[in-house]
Amino acid sequence: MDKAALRRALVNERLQLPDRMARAEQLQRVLRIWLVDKPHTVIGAYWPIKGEFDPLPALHRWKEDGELLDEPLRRRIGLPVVDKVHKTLTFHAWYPGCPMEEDAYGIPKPKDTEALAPTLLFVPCVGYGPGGYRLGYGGGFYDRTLATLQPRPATVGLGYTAGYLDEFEPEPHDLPLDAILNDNGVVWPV
Ligand SMILES: Nc1nc2c(c(=O)[nH]1)N(C=O)[C@@H](CNc1ccc(C(=O)N[C@@H](CCC(=O)O)C(=O)O)cc1)CN2
Ligand SMILES: Nc1ncnc2c1ncn2[C@@H]1O[C@H](COP(=O)(O)OP(=O)(O)OP(=O)(O)O)[C@@H](O)[C@H]1O
Repeated sequence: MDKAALRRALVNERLQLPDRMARAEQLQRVLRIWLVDKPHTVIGAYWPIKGEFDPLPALHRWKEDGELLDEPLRRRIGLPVVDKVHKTLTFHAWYPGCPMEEDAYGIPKPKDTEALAPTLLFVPCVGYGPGGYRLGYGGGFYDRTLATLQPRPATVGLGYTAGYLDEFEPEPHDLPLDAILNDNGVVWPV
């Protein structure tokens, strides 16, 4: 199967997962537990599309759990904004109820909020394979963004068990994720 057909098949399978809600709750739990004791204060996430797991409820709780921390440790969540010229992503502050506007691909982005520099990115996976390699929608946005960010943020892929591809072959520009979480727990590093 070529990459485009593989993407379509995985997105369709995800949209039709009969137990997607139960799996999403499992992954929310995995995410919350994984975040305990992590030192990050600014996390980049994403606004879910096409049946992607929604990381925002768990991240909002993470933010609230840090509300009593002193100012320098105040927790922030950023969402991607597409830079159409460079085909890269920047991250802008988001909070529940934040005014949104339409970005590229019809994805909502925060309206007029400040740019943030996340030290951790949660990256949505259409598919993922051994070694921390990820299949996205084919825009190359994450690879291109990570190739330019200094210092490079930690990257954690999120996906459902159904997205696991045993025989996924990365391309030379693909950078492996530092970790992958799915509804069964931490699946990379093994
Ligand atoms: N929720 C979410 N937000 C995100 C991303 C993502 O993967 N998920 N991105 C991660 O980069 C960036 C946007 N990149 C995207 C690139 C392509 C398509 C897309 O749907 N492309 C084709 C389908 C491609 C195919 O199936 O072969 C389309 O327009 O239908 C969507 C988002 C930033 N925001
Ligand atoms: N670091 C990079 N510099 C320049 N171009 C790149 C880089 N990384 C990827 N690309 C380009 O982007 C194209 C798409 O890459 P790929 O198929 O890996 O996307 P993806 O990871 O599935 O998508 P996305 O990150 O947007 O979800 C590649 O064909 C490549 O030409």
